[in-house]
Amino acid sequence: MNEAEQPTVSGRVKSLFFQSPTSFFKIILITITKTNIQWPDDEIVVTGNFGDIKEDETYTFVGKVVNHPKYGLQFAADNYQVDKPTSKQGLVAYLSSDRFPGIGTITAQKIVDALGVKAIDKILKDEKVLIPLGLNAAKRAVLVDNLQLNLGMEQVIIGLNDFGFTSNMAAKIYQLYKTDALDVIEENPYQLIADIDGIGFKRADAIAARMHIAPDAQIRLGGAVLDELSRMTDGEGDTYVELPVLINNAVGLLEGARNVEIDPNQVGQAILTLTKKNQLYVDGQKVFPKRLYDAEGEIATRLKQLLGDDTKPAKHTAKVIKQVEKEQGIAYDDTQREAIQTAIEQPLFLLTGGPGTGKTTVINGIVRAYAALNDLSLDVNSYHHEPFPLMLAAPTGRASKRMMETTGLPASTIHRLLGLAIDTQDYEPKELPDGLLIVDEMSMVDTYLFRTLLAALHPGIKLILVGDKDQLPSVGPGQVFADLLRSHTLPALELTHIHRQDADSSIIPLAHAINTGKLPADWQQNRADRSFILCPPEQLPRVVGQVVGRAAQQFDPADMQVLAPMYRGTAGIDQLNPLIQDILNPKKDDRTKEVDAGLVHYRIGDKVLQLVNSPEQNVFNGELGMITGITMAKQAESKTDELTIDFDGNELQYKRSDWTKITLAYATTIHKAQGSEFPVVILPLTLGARRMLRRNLLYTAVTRARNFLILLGDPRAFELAVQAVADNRKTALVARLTAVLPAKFDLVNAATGVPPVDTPANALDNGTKAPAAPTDFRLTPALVMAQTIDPLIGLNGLTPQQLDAAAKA
Ligand SMILES: Nc1ncnc2c1ncn2[C@@H]1O[C@H](COP(=O)(O)OP(=O)(O)OP(=O)(O)O)[C@@H](O)[C@H]1O
Repeated sequence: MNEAEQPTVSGRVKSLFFQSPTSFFKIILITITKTNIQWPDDEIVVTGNFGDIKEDETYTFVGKVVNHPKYGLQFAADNYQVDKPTSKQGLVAYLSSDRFPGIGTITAQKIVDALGVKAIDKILKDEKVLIPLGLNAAKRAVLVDNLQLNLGMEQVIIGLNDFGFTSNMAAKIYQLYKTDALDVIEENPYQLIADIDGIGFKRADAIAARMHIAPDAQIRLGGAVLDELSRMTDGEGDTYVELPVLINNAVGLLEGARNVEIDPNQVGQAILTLTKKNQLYVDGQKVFPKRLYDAEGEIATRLKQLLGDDTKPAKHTAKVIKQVEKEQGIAYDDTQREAIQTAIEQPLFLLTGGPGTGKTTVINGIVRAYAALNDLSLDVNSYHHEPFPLMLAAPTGRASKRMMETTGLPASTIHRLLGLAIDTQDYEPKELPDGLLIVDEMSMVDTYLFRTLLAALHPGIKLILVGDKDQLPSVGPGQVFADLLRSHTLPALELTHIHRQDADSSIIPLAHAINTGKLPADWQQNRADRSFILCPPEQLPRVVGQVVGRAAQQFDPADMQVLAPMYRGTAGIDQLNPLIQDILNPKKDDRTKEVDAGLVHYRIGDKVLQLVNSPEQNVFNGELGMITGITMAKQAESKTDELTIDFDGNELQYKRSDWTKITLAYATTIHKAQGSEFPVVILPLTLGARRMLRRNLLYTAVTRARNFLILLGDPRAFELAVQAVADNRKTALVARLTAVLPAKFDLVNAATGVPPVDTPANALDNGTKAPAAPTDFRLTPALVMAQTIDPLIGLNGLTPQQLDAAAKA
């Protein structure tokens, strides 16, 4: 072998020994046809990452001979290519093979006669070359699709590997651009940032550097601007970024990645170029991604259209509401009554309120009054041909299920209602029928989804948006619901009176107190439905484990949820999940079926969380499921390990490649729990999460607990959270609304003049007693749980014996 020559093996694939289910790694046996290495045999084992190797096909591998400790000498390939048939005869044989169903020898011969030995390259470059040959569309499609599958993919994957992408990333890039992948990258490697999840500026810039794109090239500066803008909007939740901040951050990114000095003016120029290309919109000092600027504008315009010019007072509203009260056996308070009345009279209405203030009660009232006034049946079965005109929807599957339970009417996710299959940034929804639409949990709806929802509405529809403005804003950009309320351009009311009167309930008053910025004096004392366990961060995982173990003796584990602010850290979700899994669903013995997915093991019975929207399977980001089956690769049709996951009766198969869509869910983030309630919530907080601790985060966490709330950790973390008011997101929706509509609506009830809940006095005073001092000390489930915890770690310094004595006293 010539020294400059790399070790190469060409040959036919005799058999495919192994292919990894999660990557492109394969082990194959080759019958050698040509090689420049010294090899005594006519067969050799080749290992490496290969796109789509087929038995009986010929390939050329470049790599080196290695000595595997167990399997001996083999050829480790770092590059390979498919050996295209080069002789006319070989090409005819190839094109008429089983790979191209429907193409026989005559057609193959015709193609080769016309296009020569370079036929495959020519077809891949431009499939139109087949048209003059008289092949029908079906045959052309068979040829092109299979050629791309067989040859195109491998060439592209090899090219992407050359750029240094891992096999998984290469597959992701190939999936999007197909055979154009290399061309796209060569034209503008920064395009990957916008298109491929997981590729940021630094990665794209490394490729650009290899392609000798200059540090101050406009596409490089533009790439940094778009990356920074998308991080701060789609990533952080703003809909625009201040110009100087954007320039400054982009310069930092550009200089950091290549160790060069960048002129901020040039970045300004790049922003201008992107504006001309319609990728950005600059309004004074505010820079928007164009799609967010447009979305906010469309929201304002559509709402103005929906609102129309004047209200339509319905004559009998008051009478009908009285009738509904009678039917429902309830007396609405003044604000609730006004809410139902306004909802009926206005085409558009916003309703906000904290837990237990009667939002669901009002939704029920609106539906019933609307049905009565419009002579509509509430029985779904009586609608055979026309669509059901009473539409209820929520952003998550769990929230829509809860809506269904509380109203007794069909409810769906917004995605399902709109028939959205992919995402909401550039997808056309189906048009909704006329009627009434009530959307609950509006605080979770982001700018994109709201724009898409509005675009689908029938112009005559009555739209009611319900939510709790004090909860965390949406994961996606914007703070739509809070902005709509803040704009005062739309009819709106806030419910402030707490109606939930469970004698022992102290969770709701705690939530309202948190909202006013002050923890009640007794917050660390044990109550019938909540307790606090003091413990230092390093002991927290162990204590959470003890609490979970104890609680599991009384509650169904499916009803218990640990919520935490972050994934990382001692008290983070990544740490807590395997720990709780080992308590609630341990590996009993060697026969316990278990599959590994990186650091996580999945077992039958595990609680899992869906991390992405999969509308085609009717499962959405934030939904909880349970693993009900594990099929090992050998038995599975897909030949990869599979999990069967039950999402509330919707049983789905998850192949290994789908496992990135789920994670263990014994502990989840507070963000992921939005829109859900749990009978028992365990909430550990430490100062380690200081960066995340905000009032709305604690408020959202606490309001997830229906019956029992167990707070634990460092009391300073809770105090810090209550005091830290979340920054408003930077959005322009209020400005866009007030530009087209007068700001004339107030949140306050006209009759009672109840002020919004901003003053601490208000919070505990609405007919709800302040929690009583523990004179009638009883052993409650929460307390029993707390008592079994190691006495040295807290319980306000009381030992279980002392607590027991107190209980008996
Ligand atoms: N006017 C009223 N008179 C008597 N009870 C009421 C009234 N309004 C609401 N309630 C009761 O108060 C409780 C809380 O009401 P509802 O569930 O409607 O509130 P919510 O705001 O939807 O609460 P959450 O957001 O916590 O689910 C319910 O038990 C409901 O029946």
